[in-house]
Amino acid sequence: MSPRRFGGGKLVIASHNQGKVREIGDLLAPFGADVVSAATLGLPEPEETGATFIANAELKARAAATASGLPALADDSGLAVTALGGAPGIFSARWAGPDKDFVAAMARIHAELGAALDRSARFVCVLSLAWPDGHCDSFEGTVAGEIVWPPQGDQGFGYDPIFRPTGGSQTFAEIEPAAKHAISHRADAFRQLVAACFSPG
Ligand SMILES: O=c1nc[nH]c2c1ncn2[C@H]1C[C@H](O)[C@@H](COP(=O)(O)OP(=O)(O)OP(=O)(O)O)O1
Ligand SMILES: [Mg+2]
Repeated sequence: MSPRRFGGGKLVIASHNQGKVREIGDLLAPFGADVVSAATLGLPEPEETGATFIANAELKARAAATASGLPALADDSGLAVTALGGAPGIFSARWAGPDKDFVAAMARIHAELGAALDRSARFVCVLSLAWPDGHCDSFEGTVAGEIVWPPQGDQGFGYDPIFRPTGGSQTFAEIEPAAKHAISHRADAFRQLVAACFSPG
């Protein structure tokens, strides 16, 4: 099925993560969408029962579109560390626990890596745009980099303080939001979403 275009009007950001809502808002700003967050609408946070980023992104987008009667954009993302077999991956939020303790989650990655020589990792982001009738289009973006220790920087969110993109000298938490948007997994997925669903014609 070909992608469905978003022609304007209200769009639900189907995420309960303030860091993501801020970044998706920045990325959407040039497109004149009338954005409303799932939290503002009081939408429940669905249980992420999928086995893949795409399954969880589609589940979150569809739940919000059905509940609101509006198109809804969800993001499922995470950090995949090569030497940990891709962990935490889809469990990235769950490693931080109910208190969203990313200091502890970053320390767990550091501890599990131990002296491993391979420090490579990638961030993955799937963006799914769902409609109340169930139609859904999904796009996956990635950015490669490596795990550094100790955590550095206070911008961004989540695992940003321990992720340094390939070719860069600073972590995602040390660079300005605009610099992160130039290269991030979320921006990569967003460029694909825009090309398929937001561009005219
Ligand atoms: O750019 C990022 N910079 C740092 N960390 C990141 C990033 N992108 C995802 N991450 C990590 C943290 C996040 O908590 C988890 C996603 O888990 P994920 O289930 O997709 O999101 P979530 O539970 O935080 O919010 P929600 O599901 O309501 O959108 O991966
Ligand atoms: Mg989640």
